[in-house]
Amino acid sequence: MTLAKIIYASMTGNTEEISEILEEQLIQLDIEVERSEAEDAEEDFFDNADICVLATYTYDEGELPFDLEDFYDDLPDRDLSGKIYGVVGSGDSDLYPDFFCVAAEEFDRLFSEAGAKRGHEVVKIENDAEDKDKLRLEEFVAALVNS
Ligand SMILES: Cc1cc2nc3c(=O)[nH]c(=O)nc-3n(C[C@H](O)[C@H](O)[C@H](O)COP(=O)(O)O)c2cc1C
Repeated sequence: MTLAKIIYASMTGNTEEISEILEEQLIQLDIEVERSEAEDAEEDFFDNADICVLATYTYDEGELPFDLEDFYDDLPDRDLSGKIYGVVGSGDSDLYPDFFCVAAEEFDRLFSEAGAKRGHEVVKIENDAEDKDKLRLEEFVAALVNS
């Protein structure tokens, strides 16, 4: 069975909710899912995954969540070849137009460098996921599964 693993960081709950939506959508496609908050995940989290999903907010004008910093530093040293990945960002383009979801972009770049294959471009969500975002996430999930 295909295993998808989701790692997320969330301060006020928006990204956590996004990670829950992703989990439900993957399960609906008969994918086995393990979802973990960043602070509980080891750096080898994705080693046994077929599909790697990361959901992150952006903080402080383009900064990564503190909880994901170790994971970020370690990612270039991992071999994720043969795996499919996708990154989802939550951010605020009104307040931070020049830094909208840049943490998600950063992770997208690093996953590629670690040899994983992008299953879908980064999905950027304005704060919390609304119904229209759920449809975008559905497309995202379907693309990862079909890659
Ligand atoms: C102090 C602060 C700085 C932020 N900086 C950015 C930023 O640089 N870029 C961005 O897109 N969003 C930024 N945001 C918006 C958050 O990323 C957004 O509200 C996100 O939904 C929070 O996710 P969470 O609820 O999972 O913690 C910032 C929010 C706060 C409170």
